[in-house]
Amino acid sequence: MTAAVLSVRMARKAFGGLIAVNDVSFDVKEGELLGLIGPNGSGKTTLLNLISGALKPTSGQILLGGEPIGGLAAHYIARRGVARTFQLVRVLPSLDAEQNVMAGTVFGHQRCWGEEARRLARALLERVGLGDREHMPVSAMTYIDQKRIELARALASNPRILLLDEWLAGLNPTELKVGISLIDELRREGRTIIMVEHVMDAIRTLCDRCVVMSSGVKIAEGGVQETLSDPEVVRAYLGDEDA
Ligand SMILES: Nc1ncnc2c1ncn2[C@@H]1O[C@H](COP(=O)(O)OP(=O)(O)OP(=O)(O)O)[C@@H](O)[C@H]1O
Repeated sequence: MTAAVLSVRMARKAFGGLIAVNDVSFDVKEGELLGLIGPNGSGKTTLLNLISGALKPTSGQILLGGEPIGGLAAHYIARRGVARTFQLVRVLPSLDAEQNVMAGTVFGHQRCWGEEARRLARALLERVGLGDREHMPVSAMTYIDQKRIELARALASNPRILLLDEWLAGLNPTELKVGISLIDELRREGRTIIMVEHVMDAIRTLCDRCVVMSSGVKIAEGGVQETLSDPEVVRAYLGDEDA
């Protein structure tokens, strides 16, 4: 782990009078898996939206490999190497599994077409456990399998940074184990990842560091164990069963 792949500098997002992200700064280093945690409504998804370009920051800057990307259109940011999954999955329902993943090869960072894209899509479907369903319409898939499709599509562009927005939410205990080991594999192969997650076991098992938000503000950052036992973090979570 060396250079910062992503730097968030005093990022702010206001929705009218509500400051959803309040002057937040942190870095994500090459090969790091950073957990972004905090109680409901603390601004985590809004922050991911600022990084991926779904929303423009009200102020502050976001740098990818030292280049400013804050406020650029989402498709430019995707080409520069930011890929994501969504809290509520967004797939192309009229297309099959393979075509959905191939879409990631066409619009993302490292692009390829035709047979090469197909081969890559099949390898990624295999990797996320859908190797036997490449021609299944995505609309006929379970929610969990659609999440796998989204992950494969995000990986198809070989992104410089991968943003996972509650990718493990809604999985049953067996699926959760599989999901955690899949993310662990991505970490081991050196991918740079920001993971928004409420599943604390996953944060403890997977993350190198975490950033904790509460009411739009970054309240803690550091190694997972020490951060989770920080009294301010415990207070922010008080009443939450994960605390
Ligand atoms: N488009 C929007 N317009 C107005 N307010 C918004 C918008 N998006 C988010 N908010 C508000 O911003 C705050 C932060 O929301 P956000 O979804 O980022 O939180 P979160 O930490 O991701 O929550 P959760 O863990 O429940 O997903 C909330 O008060 C939310 O209602």
